[in-house]
Amino acid sequence: MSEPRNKEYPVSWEELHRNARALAWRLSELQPLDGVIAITRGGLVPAAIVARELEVRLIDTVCIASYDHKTQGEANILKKPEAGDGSGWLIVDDLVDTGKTAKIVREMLPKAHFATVYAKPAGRPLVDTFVTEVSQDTWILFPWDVELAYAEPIRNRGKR
Ligand SMILES: O=P(O)(O)OC[C@H]1O[C@H](OP(=O)(O)OP(=O)(O)O)[C@H](O)[C@@H]1O
Ligand SMILES: Nc1nc2[nH]cnc2c(=O)[nH]1
Ligand SMILES: [Mg+2]
Repeated sequence: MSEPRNKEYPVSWEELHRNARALAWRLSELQPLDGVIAITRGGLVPAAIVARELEVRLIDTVCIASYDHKTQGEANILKKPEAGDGSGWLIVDDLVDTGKTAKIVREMLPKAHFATVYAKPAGRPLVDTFVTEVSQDTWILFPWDVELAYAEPIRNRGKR
């Protein structure tokens, strides 16, 4: 994937919590719901918030990794869930970008409902429910990927 992600969009814990709860509201009519499957690692926190709101206590994981920071490589599937064809299950991830992860997981669990908090245009058609769309050239910075640090005043940026 060579698409540049030159804009950064930092998301705070509060914003993430609010958006994950908004996702839960959109999913609240889903029936029946046997359990939630989190796509690790990014889907873990959103899945916990959604499962809490929907009163679901059975949570499984698909463990899959394809990015080394902003560089996308081959998807590495480390663990699959025990959820048959996915019928009655809700899959939760933090975002869809190119849709590569979503495509792999959908093929694994074709009957499951796929939900993300954020969606970029290329991955959007692969998601059943999402909350916020961001442009393809944006890189979302999640609260677990950042730490507080000095911020250069905007006027000085790129000068030293
Ligand atoms: O639509 P795609 O282009 O496949 O990108 C989306 C996926 O990329 C990120 O996961 P990543 O593989 O970086 O692993 P992580 O969740 O452990 O950070 C993100 O959490 C999604 O799962
Ligand atoms: N944190 C983060 N991971 C990603 N994986 C694919 N796209 C993104 C993104 O915009 N932000
Ligand atoms: Mg992920």
